[in-house]
Amino acid sequence: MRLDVVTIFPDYLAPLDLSLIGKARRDGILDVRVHDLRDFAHDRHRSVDDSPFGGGAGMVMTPGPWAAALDHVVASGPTEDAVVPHLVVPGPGGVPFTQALARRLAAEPWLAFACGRYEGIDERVYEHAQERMPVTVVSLGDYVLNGGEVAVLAMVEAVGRLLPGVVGNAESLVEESHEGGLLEYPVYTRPARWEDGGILREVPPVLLSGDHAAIAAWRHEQRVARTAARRPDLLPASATTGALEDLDVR
Ligand SMILES: Nc1cc(-c2cccs2)n[nH]1
Repeated sequence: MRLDVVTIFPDYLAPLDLSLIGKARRDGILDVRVHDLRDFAHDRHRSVDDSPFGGGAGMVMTPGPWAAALDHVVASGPTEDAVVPHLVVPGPGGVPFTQALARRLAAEPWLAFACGRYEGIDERVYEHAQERMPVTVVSLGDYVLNGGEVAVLAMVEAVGRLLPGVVGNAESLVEESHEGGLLEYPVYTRPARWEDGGILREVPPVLLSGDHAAIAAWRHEQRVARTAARRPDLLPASATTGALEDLDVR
């Protein structure tokens, strides 16, 4: 997968050189290219923002540098066919970023991310982009960040880890939170009996039983109960009635 990121803070994307994503880049699974928006500014001050028409606080990112940067990204793609990236623009007004959307994005050959700052990007940039490539504004959640870079780091990690060869054990992708619409089950490791300052904390016996069917059933029960307790919005209405009351879920 090819990933392009346009930002005024390229150093913010340095974490993409680390850990699993960094290894995926070195292994050639991910081709990540970060572009400094100011390289596409026309004036000697390399300015990328100006005051908003209509008044209001803050500054708006001007259309010129963005159009030049996005056109450069598109032009830098494979020349043999008219492949264009799917442009993802983080913003609090976007569609929710979910595991399902991460899976859909992971199936695409080329993503580009536009990191807005200030009060946002001039709306005509979206018009310019939409004439050249698919554009999706995506929100990480109902809160406001100062810029899109943090959101891009999160989305690149969520998408990149789904690519074949990035996560060592692909099985670990199956029963994690939000796979199958449920939160993950509780996990335990040694010691089986943990002396916690006078309190003995033990591992649920079923996990020590070796009875794989019973363990799978317990884990599913825990996933449903946790989801009902913490994220009932993820459950179909039918699933939250019945025998969940007697399950101990915090
Ligand atoms: N979910 C979300 C995205 C954002 C921003 C993206 C770019 C500037 S602010 N805030 N909250």
